[in-house]
Amino acid sequence: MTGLFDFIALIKRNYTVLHPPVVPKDADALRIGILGAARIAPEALLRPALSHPGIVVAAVAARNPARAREFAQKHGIPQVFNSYQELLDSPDIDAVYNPLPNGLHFEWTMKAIAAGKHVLLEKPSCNTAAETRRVFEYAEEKGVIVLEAFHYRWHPAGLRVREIVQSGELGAVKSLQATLTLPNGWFPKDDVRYDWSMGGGCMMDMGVYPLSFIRWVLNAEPVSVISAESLPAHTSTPSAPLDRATTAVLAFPNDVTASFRVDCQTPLLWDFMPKIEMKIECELGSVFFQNFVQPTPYHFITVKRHGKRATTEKVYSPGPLSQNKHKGEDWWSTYRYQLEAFVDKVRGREPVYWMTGEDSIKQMEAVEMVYRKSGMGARPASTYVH
Ligand SMILES: NC(=O)C1=CN([C@@H]2O[C@H](COP(=O)(O)OP(=O)(O)OC[C@H]3O[C@@H](n4cnc5c(N)ncnc54)[C@H](OP(=O)(O)O)[C@@H]3O)[C@@H](O)[C@H]2O)C=CC1
Ligand SMILES: O=C1OC[C@@H](O)[C@H](O)[C@H]1O
Repeated sequence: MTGLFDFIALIKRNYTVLHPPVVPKDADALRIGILGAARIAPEALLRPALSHPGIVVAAVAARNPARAREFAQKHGIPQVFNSYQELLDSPDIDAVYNPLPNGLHFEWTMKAIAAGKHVLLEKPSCNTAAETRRVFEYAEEKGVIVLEAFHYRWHPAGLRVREIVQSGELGAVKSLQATLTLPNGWFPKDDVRYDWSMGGGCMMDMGVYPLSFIRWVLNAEPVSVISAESLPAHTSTPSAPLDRATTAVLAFPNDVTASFRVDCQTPLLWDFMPKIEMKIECELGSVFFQNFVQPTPYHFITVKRHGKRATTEKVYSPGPLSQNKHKGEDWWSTYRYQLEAFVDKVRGREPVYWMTGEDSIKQMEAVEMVYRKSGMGARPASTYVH
């Protein structure tokens, strides 16, 4: 019977993620504009904004204005600008969402900051750690908020896993293993993820998830990369090396080792479904987190204490976490939680959780460490001079 109730709840939850309640907007709602008619924008911003009274998606700009108009019409966005810069120059816009290809994150975030806009910046923050550092220094100087969109960090399931591990109830962490794979064909062969000049690569696109989760749950930075191997993508050349998959083993303080495998072209016979798993081995037991990136549609957390039976929990709504100040509903996607925090921060309210600029900088340093070890080298720095 529980199985049936769980299944009905799953259908209801996933339906509501796609068809959220549309709430009236506050008179002083934050007015956000989108740079580019990006594929991720509906899921990461447009739908979440429908149920948030404090934010309005007010405008979009695209390289091709006709494309921007089409996108605006489809998603009910009232204003279209003919270029990204025009959107940034508008005094009617308070904040921007930057979902451009990674290689353009630095340039357009710097330009947005120069225009005095707050920025919700897609992951990975930039192509290099030096760029990320510059972004956050400049944001500080101009008094605007920049947030790297690591959406999973706000979901109560991830917070629960982190709480279990950090509470010490399972003793010290010994090792972590993560897998994030997508089947071959998930992305078209000409996807921007396969373009080196645009900051492509599987480590940049997908590897950042396990790496950031591991750093977050351990609250620590890697000491070294013990091994890293990258498989070249079809677009990879010696002067523009680009991975379609990366496997790495990292050493963290206190003899903790963490390994992950990411692959955006897993052979269909091997894994025909996405695999999104995190296992954390501790002295007294282990935690397994199924779907650590997108827990809203479905996830589970299995805790196994040595000598005891495993227990499984699912945390779709903010529960009695020790730091629980969470608003939220079981249908809130990771992006909806993230948006709540972004608006709170911009409005001077204390968000439930916040990913700091320092964290984003350390994250890019860790990405560079992995790429250096695998021989792929860092992604190309932006040619934009600020
Ligand atoms: N948080 C998450 O869950 C996810 C995050 N992402 C991140 O979002 C970003 C965008 O990903 P995604 O939406 O898949 O990307 P898209 O391929 O949809 O590209 C995004 C936009 O980039 C613009 N663009 C500008 N210059 C170029 C160029 N030279 N080549 C290609 N596109 C260009 C296009 O804008 P225009 O309309 O102006 O032509 C396009 O709409 C990435 O940083 C990615 O890592 C992606 C998926 C999930
Ligand atoms: O951020 C992301 O999350 C999900 C993946 O499918 C995608 O490649 C990536 O950009």
